[in-house]
Amino acid sequence: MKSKGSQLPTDCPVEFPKMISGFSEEVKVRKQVSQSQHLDYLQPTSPELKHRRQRSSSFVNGKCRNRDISSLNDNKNAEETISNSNGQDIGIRNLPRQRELLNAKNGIHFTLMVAGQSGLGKTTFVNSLFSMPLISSDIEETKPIVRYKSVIEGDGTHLRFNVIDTPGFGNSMDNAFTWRTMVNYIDEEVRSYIFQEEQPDRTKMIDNRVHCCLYFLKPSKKGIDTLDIITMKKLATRVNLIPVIAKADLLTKDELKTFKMEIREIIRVQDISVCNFFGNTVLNATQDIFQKYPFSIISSSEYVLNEKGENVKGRQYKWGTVEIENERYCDFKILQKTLFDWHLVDLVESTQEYYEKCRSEMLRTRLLKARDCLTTNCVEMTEEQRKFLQEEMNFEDIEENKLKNYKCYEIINKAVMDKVATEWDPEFITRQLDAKKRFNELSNREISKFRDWKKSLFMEQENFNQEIEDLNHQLENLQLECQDLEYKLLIGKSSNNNSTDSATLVNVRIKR
Ligand SMILES: Nc1nc2c(ncn2[C@@H]2O[C@H](COP(=O)(O)OP(=O)(O)OP(=O)(O)O)[C@@H](O)[C@H]2O)c(=O)[nH]1
Repeated sequence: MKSKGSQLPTDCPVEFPKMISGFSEEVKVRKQVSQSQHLDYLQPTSPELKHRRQRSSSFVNGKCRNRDISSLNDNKNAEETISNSNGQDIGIRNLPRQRELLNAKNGIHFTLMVAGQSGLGKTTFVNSLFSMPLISSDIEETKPIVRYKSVIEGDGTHLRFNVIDTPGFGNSMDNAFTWRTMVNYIDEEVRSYIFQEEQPDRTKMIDNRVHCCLYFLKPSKKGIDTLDIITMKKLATRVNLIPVIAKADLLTKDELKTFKMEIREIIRVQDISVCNFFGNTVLNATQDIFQKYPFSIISSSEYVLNEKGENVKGRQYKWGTVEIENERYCDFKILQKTLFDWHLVDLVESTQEYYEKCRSEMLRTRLLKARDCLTTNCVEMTEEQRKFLQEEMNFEDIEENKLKNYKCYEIINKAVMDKVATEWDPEFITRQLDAKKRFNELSNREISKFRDWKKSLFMEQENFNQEIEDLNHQLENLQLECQDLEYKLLIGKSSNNNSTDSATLVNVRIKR
């Protein structure tokens, strides 16, 4: 899948280097007047749920927004709120409505990541959401992460909707660290936002923080793959994770029921948190997510004729049709409502709380890094900066430093933190450990080879020495034999000549 690879408008005052290569961005700013069939909300049951759902719905429900605006603009209504002359009612009860109006005016920014193994229908699902193709499926995509931007308008209010697609996930031969691409993307966007906030002009900040991740699970009767469990575990700590069963039409009703229970059990045992950021405060209002997950979905961007002869979004089979928005077949409609009607604000606001935690953690890390680099010299700094860190900063109680901390943040900037993130990257660490292990194995092998070689050399040398000694012996024996022969020869000559040369005999004897 499927991107033209066009770049996001770089209207941010500062260009931040991307730490992870291989991201591609597809910008499709589109306008869609939201269709009424998306906005006919289910009636909420509990009052709290009702209130939250109203809050969310005001961002996408144009009708609701218009009614509120007219009431706010109506001076009569405004007067009514302060009509109580003894000062008991000063109109505070209108604050939630004012807040709603403000949100409706500014719109809302929502980023959804669709993750899961390749071919499970992520693209089709996103394109089914709004009755319009947000993701083009005809362009071949080789990047592991693609971002699509769109603006969805409904009666004046608008939703800036980003989709992060992860095409080809799980297709590699070695999937040990495939999850890292998604996790790094999420972390990088949070980090980028923290550093953008430190810029003087914050009006043009680009916010691509991910608010929610739909994790697509293979419809199967054999539980969940290890790759999915590991990836969900990693994602759940960084983003509101919602597991979904993809292509639910491939399972029978009973199989689907059993599979859902199995997934819930695996998720419980593996301690994977669904919508982790919701916390206790919104739990009551978001019970539907916790009761319903994993949502079973069937996706299709095609229209078919149903039993009643109506034109509906669905899939056509030889045996009949499946309406994807019919709750008899799957949870597509409920998931759509959960995301856009009921919990849009919860998803966005809970991510903001997580962001604040990340931000304070990051600032703390930068201060500690500044302290460490005084001893390790791992960061380049001027003499003046070094002197400042040594003399002015109190690293024992960082709160004491107050605004002086900003000087540290200046030294430990984004480039330094990107490097730190790379060094802390689990794949980097594992590969580093692997490389060290392989190096040790190789050097051990070479050392033992060298030892064997030395030993065999010594043995050879001993053999040679022995051979030399043997040859010396042989030589000596031969010499003796030669002398014997010479002696015998002389004796033989003297007996033949009868004239023994006594002097020669004496000489020979002396030689022996
Ligand atoms: N039976 C069935 N098929 C589906 C469903 N959703 C999508 N498909 C089909 O599955 C195939 C793959 O769909 P995609 O949407 O491209 O899958 P993807 O997850 O985006 O795939 P990658 O981009 O490779 O990650 C297409 O032929 C779709 O028509 C579904 O709910 N049921």
